[in-house]
Amino acid sequence: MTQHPKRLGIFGGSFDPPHIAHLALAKHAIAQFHLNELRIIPTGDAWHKTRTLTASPHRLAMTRLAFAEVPQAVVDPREIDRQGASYTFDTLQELKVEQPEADLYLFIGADQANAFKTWHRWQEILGLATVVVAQRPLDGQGGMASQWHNAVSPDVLRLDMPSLNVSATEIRAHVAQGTHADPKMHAWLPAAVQHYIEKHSLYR
Ligand SMILES: Nc1ncnc2c1ncn2[C@@H]1O[C@H](COP(=O)(O)OP(=O)(O)OP(=O)(O)O)[C@@H](O)[C@H]1O
Ligand SMILES: O=C(O)c1ccc[n+]([C@@H]2O[C@H](COP(=O)([O-])O)[C@@H](O)[C@H]2O)c1
Repeated sequence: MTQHPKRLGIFGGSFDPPHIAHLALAKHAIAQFHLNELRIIPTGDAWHKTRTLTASPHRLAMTRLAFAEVPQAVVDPREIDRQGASYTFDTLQELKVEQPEADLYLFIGADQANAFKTWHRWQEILGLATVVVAQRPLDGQGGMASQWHNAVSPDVLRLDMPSLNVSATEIRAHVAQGTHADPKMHAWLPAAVQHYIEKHSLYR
């Protein structure tokens, strides 16, 4: 009997905090690409962001809580543990060495697809993994969402999922304004993550 290669997904993010669109993306990725495993990789040092991220132990803890309900999701702290800027290229190269037989699928949102050509060694990333893009609402961070496809590479695939108008930026702003009891917060955040944010007084 022929063995099919393992299908290993990679989904990285600041996860500051992880929200329901991240969960939706993960679930659709697993279902649509028949993934055996999806590595959820919180960014260590986000060289591409001007904002200082929340301390990594908090983001890691929230990421673990958020994805606990997804059996194929494995939270992988390698970028937090690594010194220096978090480059996806390094992560993919490490995973390829660790699992040479696996087919790698990298999942990103449309905002990152639009910025993909600024990524460190982006052309080599296309050789290491199949890049799959999830749409984001046009009025949000995924502006120019339609441009990414041909702009990056014709090999880039699309993830079919409903476009969800939620962002960590908006969630942090809501908490900072003291509107964390807003019903929207329940819709945007997994309950365990919302409790964690309240318990540790994050984003005040
Ligand atoms: N609503 C969404 N729909 C589709 N993809 C999303 C959505 N929110 C985030 N993503 C994708 O998930 C990955 C991780 O995102 P990240 O943790 O930066 O969340 P974010 O909501 O974009 O955060 P921030 O507002 O702080 O920039 C990125 O590839 C991003 O494009
Ligand atoms: O490797 C890069 O140069 C690079 C540049 C921008 C973003 N990324 C990765 O893309 C993922 C999503 O980024 P973000 O900012 O939307 O959370 C996360 O894993 C980042 O480390 C990676």
